[in-house]
Amino acid sequence: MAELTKELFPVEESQQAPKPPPAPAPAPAPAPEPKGTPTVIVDDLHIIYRVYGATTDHEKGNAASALLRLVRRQGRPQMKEVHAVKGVSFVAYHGDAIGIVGRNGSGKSTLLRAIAGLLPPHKGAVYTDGQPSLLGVNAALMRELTGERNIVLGCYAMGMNPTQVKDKFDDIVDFSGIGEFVQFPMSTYSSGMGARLRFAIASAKTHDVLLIDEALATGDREFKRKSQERIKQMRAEAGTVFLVAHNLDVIEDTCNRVIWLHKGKIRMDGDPETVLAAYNKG
Ligand SMILES: Nc1ncnc2c1ncn2[C@@H]1O[C@H](COP(=O)(O)OP(=O)(O)OP(=O)(O)O)[C@@H](O)[C@H]1O
Repeated sequence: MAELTKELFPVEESQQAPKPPPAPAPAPAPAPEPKGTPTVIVDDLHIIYRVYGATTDHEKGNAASALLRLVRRQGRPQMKEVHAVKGVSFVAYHGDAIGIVGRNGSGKSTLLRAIAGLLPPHKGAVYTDGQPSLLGVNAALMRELTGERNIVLGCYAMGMNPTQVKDKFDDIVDFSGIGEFVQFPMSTYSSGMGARLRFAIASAKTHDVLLIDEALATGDREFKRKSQERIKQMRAEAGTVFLVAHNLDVIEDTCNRVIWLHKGKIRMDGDPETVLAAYNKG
């Protein structure tokens, strides 16, 4: 944004100052490739969580202070702020599959949730073209219902009509690989089975912006291969996919761009080979 402002409002040179001899032009910074229309613009985004009842920094949660509070019947009125995303800016385009890497707690899931519109920015903004879906149907699935019912529910939640649900049903069951478990309540599924079913339902529809948080890390090799194929297909259909995964192979095989988050800030943003090499070095 600053560059854009500079371009639009070049700094005026003083009229009186003698013109210095033309210096050799500095090597131009690599211009970002023109990539068509943006789908997501994240502009100086800050996300702050407020945790009520947390210990403050000077009250390190020791037994004595906890006991004193109990005896005095005091609650914990303190409020602590966790600044999870600190001034993140980038632009994503149609057809991008962007991997987000970073250590535990670096803000990856928070960033995805903010792009999905589930967390309000404390400062800055997120602009999206189309509807972003954080694995599409997460909120709609119910653990006590069978896989079958959840497929129908999830498809409706994504806006499909009954005919479309009927058309997609077998494909979703096949893709998820949960077999006869589709007739069992989701509460009986392993976390991997649940994640596979969620991915199968979410990816049954073409999304403008699909946000995937770790889902692919839980599947076996065959499922990973199938899901990577599906992500490629989504990219080809000009959607934008964001993928958070600790498994860097998945990101390397699937994404055309990687953003490395470190303590809530972007440390690097570029092609997977370069960013992952730097990330692996530390
Ligand atoms: N609901 C919440 N309330 C308060 N703090 C939170 C909440 N969710 C996340 N945080 C904090 O925000 C920071 C970023 O967390 P986030 O889950 O986004 O990181 P992450 O990179 O996805 O981590 P991981 O790789 O472990 O999944 C961490 O310090 C975390 O403790």
